[in-house]
Amino acid sequence: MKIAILGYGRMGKTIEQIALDRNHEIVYKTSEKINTEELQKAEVAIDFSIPDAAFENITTCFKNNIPVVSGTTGWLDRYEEAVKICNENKGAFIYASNFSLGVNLFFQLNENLAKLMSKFKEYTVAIEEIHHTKKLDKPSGTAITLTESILPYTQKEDWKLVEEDEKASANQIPVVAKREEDVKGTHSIKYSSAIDDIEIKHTAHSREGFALGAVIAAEWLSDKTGVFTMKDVLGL
Ligand SMILES: NC(=O)C1=CN([C@@H]2O[C@H](COP(=O)(O)OP(=O)(O)OC[C@H]3O[C@@H](n4cnc5c(N)ncnc54)[C@H](O)[C@@H]3O)[C@@H](O)[C@H]2O)C=CC1
Ligand SMILES: O=C(O)C1=N[C@H](C(=O)O)C[C@H](O)C1
Repeated sequence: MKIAILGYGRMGKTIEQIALDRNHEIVYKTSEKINTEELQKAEVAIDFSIPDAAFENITTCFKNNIPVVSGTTGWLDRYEEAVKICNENKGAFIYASNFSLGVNLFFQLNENLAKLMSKFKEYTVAIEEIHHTKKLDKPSGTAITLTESILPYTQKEDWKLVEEDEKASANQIPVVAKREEDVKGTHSIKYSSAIDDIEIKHTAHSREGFALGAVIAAEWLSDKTGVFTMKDVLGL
């Protein structure tokens, strides 16, 4: 498959490696505004750029008839707008806050646990994520996805980014975001009562899981039209 990499940073470089290992060809890579002539050489594009560039990158792909996989976080206030433009152009699109198989299984576990815990009001829920210090957005896209799956099973209306030991208001789920040198991505969900705690946690050891998931998603998407998620790709 001929691949364009939009955003040649930590993830872009890992994706290049995994794509080459899977016998794909990188026909275009950029860390700047897209050159549409270069983009046209690709059969599929993979965007891991920055929050301010993702929407323009993704919609440029739709307008140039290039299926696009995006893992960029921090731009999701424009997701519905992107979906509309995708549909108008009969494009193909997959966004995921996290492409790793492990986190997608963890998403399912999180939802099942939230459903179970909804019957036990003595427990309160809190989310924590830890990432490297170069990360631009806070909280992580993965933490937002986890929180949004829990919300329907609680009496809470929303989530709130808080400092460690700070409390959210009664109708918000607290989300703590820590930044530590070289952490690839750790997410935990903790249900606490006066008697005990129940906690689930996912720890990424490298960026390879995210990159492999994104390349698998690109392979899956390349002959499709429409808007999909990793659940479609993984058959979950
Ligand atoms: N969904 C997932 O599985 C994962 C998502 N991410 C997300 O992917 C994004 C990238 O992460 P990293 O590679 O660690 O960041 P990075 O900062 O290493 O790379 C981003 C690159 O995008 C470039 N860039 C700036 N403007 C651009 C533009 N207009 N078009 C294309 N590229 C542009 C930057 O120069 C930089 O090279 C972040 O939003 C991060 O949260 C990261 C890991 C996994
Ligand atoms: O920026 C990162 O590094 C990561 N970002 C994603 C997110 O915001 O959830 C996924 C992963 O945790 C790594």
